[in-house]
Amino acid sequence: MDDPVLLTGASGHVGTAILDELADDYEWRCLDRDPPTDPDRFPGEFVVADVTDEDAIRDAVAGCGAVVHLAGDPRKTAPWDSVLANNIDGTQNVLSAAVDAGVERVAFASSNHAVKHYETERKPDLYRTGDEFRLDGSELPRPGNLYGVSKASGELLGRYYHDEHDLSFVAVRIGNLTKGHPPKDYERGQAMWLSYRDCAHLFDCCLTAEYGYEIVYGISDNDRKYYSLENAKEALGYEPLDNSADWTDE
Ligand SMILES: NC(=O)C1=CN([C@@H]2O[C@H](COP(=O)(O)OP(=O)(O)OC[C@H]3O[C@@H](n4cnc5c(N)ncnc54)[C@H](O)[C@@H]3O)[C@@H](O)[C@H]2O)C=CC1
Ligand SMILES: O=C1O[C@H](COP(=O)(O)O)[C@@H](O)[C@H](O)[C@H]1O
Repeated sequence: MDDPVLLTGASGHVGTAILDELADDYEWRCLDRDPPTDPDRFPGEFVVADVTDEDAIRDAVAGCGAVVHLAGDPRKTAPWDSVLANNIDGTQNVLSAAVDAGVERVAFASSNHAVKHYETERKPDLYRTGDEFRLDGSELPRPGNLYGVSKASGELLGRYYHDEHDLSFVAVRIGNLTKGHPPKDYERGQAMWLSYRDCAHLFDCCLTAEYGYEIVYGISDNDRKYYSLENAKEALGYEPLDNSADWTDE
């Protein structure tokens, strides 16, 4: 990818994981609605803008070859007015501007909460090693909250912009990103742990692989898991290095 890559939500946890590993690998254009408190941490230009601001996003995306779209309200308790504006309107605005600017591909931060209700009738067994149940990305969403609804909506917006405008789009249903080690005393979190370096590698794959429309799961290669990594491996070449079992007693 020779053209600049727009990274929305660059100041957050996922943005940090990506930039920690890939700062020098792309010409980044970082964007967040809040000015950075530590500007030296960011490579390239930093754009202060809200993803719901149509004009600002059109300017920000101009000349970019790809977008990694992370910006949004990440709270599983987020109220409808916030996810409607930040997550749904914001994502539509980013995708529309990307298509108009001729951007080739968008990687979108979706969430485990888009499919949370598959767990309802299977927990806690599915969090445990030996349980064979897997979600693989081909299943319909079953959101666990309005935040999950907004993430499923982002996946659907990507489907539309891919089918109608030929935009390459990948939705990464991110599990539980935590730095250093998986969460303790939280089986679900261990089953869907995503380490910082695997997160960066996965988004690197999203920026280099050839694909049309994909939904993949973003977790490390945990012994405990109920998300299949097959599509991330096959469609993107994802090769995770970490496993929550290396940190926990099962
Ligand atoms: N951290 C995790 O384990 C997971 C994260 N995700 C998704 O990944 C994305 C990033 O999550 P985190 O980095 O953890 O969240 P975060 O809250 O640390 O970062 C989000 C960033 O987006 C910015 N932002 C929020 N609304 C904005 C708007 N309207 N315009 C411009 N910037 C805006 C915030 O200022 C913040 O810097 C989110 O979309 C979240 O839903 C999904 C699943 C798990
Ligand atoms: O989508 C998200 O999921 C993670 C993990 O969810 P949790 O139910 O295990 O807390 C969450 O930490 C993050 O804030 C959210 O954006």
